[in-house]
Formats: sequence, structure tokens, C-alpha cells
Amino acid sequence: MEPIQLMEAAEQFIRTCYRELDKTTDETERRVQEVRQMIEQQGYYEHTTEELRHGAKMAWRNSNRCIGRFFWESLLVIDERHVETEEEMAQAMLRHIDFATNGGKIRPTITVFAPAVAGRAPMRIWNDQLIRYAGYETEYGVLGDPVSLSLTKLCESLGWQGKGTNYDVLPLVVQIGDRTPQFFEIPQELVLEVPIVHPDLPGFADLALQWYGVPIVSNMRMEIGGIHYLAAPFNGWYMGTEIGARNFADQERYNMLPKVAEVMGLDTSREATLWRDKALIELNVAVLHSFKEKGVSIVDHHTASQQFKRFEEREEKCSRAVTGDWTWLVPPISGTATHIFHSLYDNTIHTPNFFYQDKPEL
Ligand code: HEM
Ligand SMILES: N/C(=N/c1cccc(CO[C@@H]2CCNC2)c1)c1cccs1
Repeated sequence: MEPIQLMEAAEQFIRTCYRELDKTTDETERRVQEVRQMIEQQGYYEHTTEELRHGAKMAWRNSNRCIGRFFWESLLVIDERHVETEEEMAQAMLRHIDFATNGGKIRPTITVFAPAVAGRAPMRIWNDQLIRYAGYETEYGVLGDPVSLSLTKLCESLGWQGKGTNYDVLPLVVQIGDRTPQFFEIPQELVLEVPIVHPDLPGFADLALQWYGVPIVSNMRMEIGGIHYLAAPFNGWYMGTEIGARNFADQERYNMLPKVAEVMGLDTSREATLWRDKALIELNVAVLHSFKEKGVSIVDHHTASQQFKRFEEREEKCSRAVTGDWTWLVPPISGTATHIFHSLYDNTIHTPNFFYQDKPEL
């Protein structure tokens, strides 16, 4: 980023952040000048721990596609900008998994590694999520999660070997600069998983479905005041539909609807029997039931929508315009049963925020 643009982005962030933190004008002006000088002298500036903490919360609050933003102020921010080696990165990521999991009472957390600075080796995480299942091409079709085919191949090329089940947890893969990426197995005891059973349909257990408890997105770039954090894994808890209506149900994922319909004894001869819809609903009932049974945080899409409504109301009260991406905010099942479907959202993108970034390459 050019120094002028960086200066503008930095100043806008500092002023907004310091206003929200009730800082005095004097303190704000002093910090703006200090940042100006740092940019003039070295072409970038460093966030204070307080700026990083509040900036990360703002990034969540500005995430238009996120239905879970009611809790934005409670985000826990772990500052790992001092980390310098792949080994230390992996250790910090394992600590994140353990801390965020918290025995099932999930704590929304983000770990922030050093930002991309011109002339410095960028730190990248190759995983899309810290915990995700491997995917393998076999002569009978895909084994495991099809979304992981390319990362699984990369891991095998680095010498990793999976067990070959539908639920092999991939290793952490980190890269500093253009060095060879390094992989680190996640100790099994750190990965909380939930077997999926149905409260009323015993046949569900025969499907041997399971999913990991904590979604930790690790492939997005966090931008705060013109500074780009390319490695900043963050987690919340799941909304049940992500697992029940997408991960298990999509044809290009685990494609389970026909098998669910079979154990339910549904008539799948005609679409009009709505067998897919019945299978979807019971799959989502099973996911919510199983997570609750195991004491792992999860939210149903109705409760999540109601919480989002409260987020909207609270933002209005703070005279902040709510922005949102309707196409992602509406849950993938029963959308019209939520207020979101019947609302309009301004999809303007403010920063701080999270963005997609190019996949790291060898
Ligand atoms: C606390 C519980 C949370 C819930 C229930 C929740 C729920 C969701 C859901 C359902 C999606 C759509 C995902 C998809 O369809 O693939 C989403 C998207 C998103 N969430 Fe949240 N979220 C939570 C916390 C967080 C946190 C802590 C952050 C970051 C600090 C965050 C940032 C985002 C972002 C950036 C997206 C868009 C991702 C993309 O564009 O691919 N969320 N959230
Ligand atoms: N519940 C969640 N769901 C997601 C939130 C953001 C992204 C994703 C994964 O998105 C993938 C890309 C598009 N769909 C799958 C899932 C959270 C993950 C991390 C914090 S909350």
C-alpha cells in the first residue's frame, strides 16, 4: 500500500477506534501524529495491543455475511505477533484450539500473527480451517470431505499419511516466506468431536456421522487501518445448519440426503414426496441434539436470527448503520421463518474487516 493511502486508512481507523474507546482528543491527536511519523520513517506502523484488540472486534462487527455478530464485543484476542518460526506458529495454533474449545463451552477467539510488511517474510496458514477432514480420490469415489482434496494432496506430498477414513483430521500446515511449508499433527485429545445421533430415530446411528465441534477459519486476511494480517485464525461456534444443511447435505460434500432418507424409510421415488426436505430437517434436528447432548456450544438458525435482530437494534442505538449480505445471512433452510428473509441489508463493506486472499502457493 502507498504511504499516502496507508496514512489515510491508519488515521481513519485510529480516530474511529479511539472515539469508540472514549479516548481524549489529546490522546487521539498524539497517536495520529505518532503513526504519521512511523509511516513516514519506515513505511508502516504497528498497532498497540489495545488497537489490535478493538480492531479485531470491529472487523467481526463489520463482517456482512456473519449472522453471529451479536457477540462481537466479547471476542478474545490473542496477540502472537512476536512469533517467528513455523514451530512457534504451530504451538500457538494448538493453544488456540485448546483455549477456544474450553471443554465444549466454546470461546470466540482470534489469534493474530505478524502482519505482512514490505521486505519481511509473510506468514501463511495453508489450512482453510484449523480443524477439517481430509479428502481422498479413490476408484469408488471421494473418501472424506471433497473440499479438502487439494490440501490433502499437498499434505501427502510433504510426507503426511492419513488413516483413510471419512473423518481424518488434517495436520496444521504453515509457511514462512517462500520456505517449504511445514505440517504439524494435531494431538487427537485436542480435537473435540461429536457423534451424530437422532433423539427419536435410532437408524441415524447406522450412518456413523460425526463432526468436529469448533470451526476455526484460518484462510482469511484481517485488515485493520491499512495493515494486513494474513494469518489470523478465528473461531466462533457453529450454527447447526452449516453442518446439517451444507456439510452433510451438499452433493459436493458428504451427500448424505439419500442415505438419511433410507434410514427414515422415506419414499424417494418422486421429488414431490419432499423426501429431501424431510431428510434435511431430521439431519438438522440430529446435529443440534447431538451437540447439546455432548455439551458443545451450537446455535439453531431461529435463535441465531433472533440474536442477529438484537444486534441490529443495538447497532441502531449506537447510531452505527448495520451492513449485511442478505444472500449469506438468510439460513439455508426455513429462511422465511426468520426476520432476515423479510429484511433488506446494505452490503457496503467497511474496514476493519475480513477478506478472502489468494491461496498460498508452493
Ligand atoms: C460466535 C458464534 C458465531 C456464529 C454462530 C457465526 C455464524 C456464521 C455463519 C453461519 C456464517 C456463514 C458461514 C457459511 O455459510 O459458510 C458466518 C460467516 C462469517 N463469520 Fe461468523 N459466526 C460466529 C462468530 C464469528 C467470529 C468470532 C468471527 C470473526 C472474528 C466471524 C466472522 C465471520 C466472517 C468473516 C464470515 C464470512 C465468511 C466468508 O465470507 O466466507 N464470525 N458466521
Ligand atoms: N460458525 C462459523 N462458520 C463459518 C464462518 C466463516 C466461514 C466459514 C467457512 O466458510 C466456508 C467458505 C464458504 N462456506 C464455507 C464458516 C464460524 C467459523 C469461525 C468463526 S464463526
